[in-house]
Amino acid sequence: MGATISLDYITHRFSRGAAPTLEKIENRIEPGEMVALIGRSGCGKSTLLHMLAGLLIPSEGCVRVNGHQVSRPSAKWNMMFQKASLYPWMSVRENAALGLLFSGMAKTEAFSRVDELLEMLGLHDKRDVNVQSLSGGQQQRVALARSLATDPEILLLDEPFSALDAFTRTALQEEVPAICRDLDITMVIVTHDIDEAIAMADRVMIMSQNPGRIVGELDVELPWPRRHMDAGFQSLRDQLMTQFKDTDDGLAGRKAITETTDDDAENAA
Ligand SMILES: Nc1ncnc2c1ncn2[C@@H]1O[C@H](COP(=O)(O)OP(=O)(O)OP(=O)(O)O)[C@@H](O)[C@H]1O
Repeated sequence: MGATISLDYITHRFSRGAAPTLEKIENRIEPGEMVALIGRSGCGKSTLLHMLAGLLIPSEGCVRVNGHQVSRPSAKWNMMFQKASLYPWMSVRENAALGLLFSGMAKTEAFSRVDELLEMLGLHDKRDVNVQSLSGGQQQRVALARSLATDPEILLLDEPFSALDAFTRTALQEEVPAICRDLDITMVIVTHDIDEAIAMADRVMIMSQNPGRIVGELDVELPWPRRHMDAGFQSLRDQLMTQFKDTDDGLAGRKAITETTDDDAENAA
């Protein structure tokens, strides 16, 4: 069952007295919802995702999962990164089963559970090979199998496909939301890529920079699987681009006003 995530008025400074990296972020993600977080490089997307994963605690406010404050990582929410962090001396099956083995599950039971996932992800015939012999896309599928094996309520993805070739990326952009829908997992993906956000999410959140805030949202009400060439897809892409540009224009406008005000103050002095 997917979990509810609440972002309760989150502000974060990396050091005392520094300008906030994130400011007053409030939102609610419903069980089984799939959300994409987009924004310019350095706006704080990964910082926010790390907070959802319990890897970083906000200076103010908190993240709640099903009403409980997140204070540490948990097997109930798994994170996937751009590069699959696999143990190169282990087989596909051993890597995929790691989370289950760490939780104390017997090897035969763990292997039987991951075999189902490897089948689903098209890796069944590779289960005994060393992960080093796999392509980047196949390795990312092993990491996905490992993330799913512990039956998570939440899947957090930090630009997981950006290092992959276009064909593999497109396939995974279709497969991962399908799996999340099947298994009723709440998903949050951080991406730079507007098309990826539309291809994978029910809702796209736009973040501003300095400080990072959620300044826009767009519901993606397109049928699955999403086709990039469809008129509805292209129209949403245009809407997101416009919102993005408005955000930048808004920031540029605010900056100009601040600079003018500062100059006026200096002149007046
Ligand atoms: N541990 C840290 N200590 C100090 N500053 C940090 C730390 N981690 C991140 N930052 C700063 O916080 C800001 C947001 O970083 P973050 O990685 O969250 O951005 P992002 O939107 O994910 O960027 P990208 O899209 O390039 O990955 C950046 O200015 C970054 O330099």
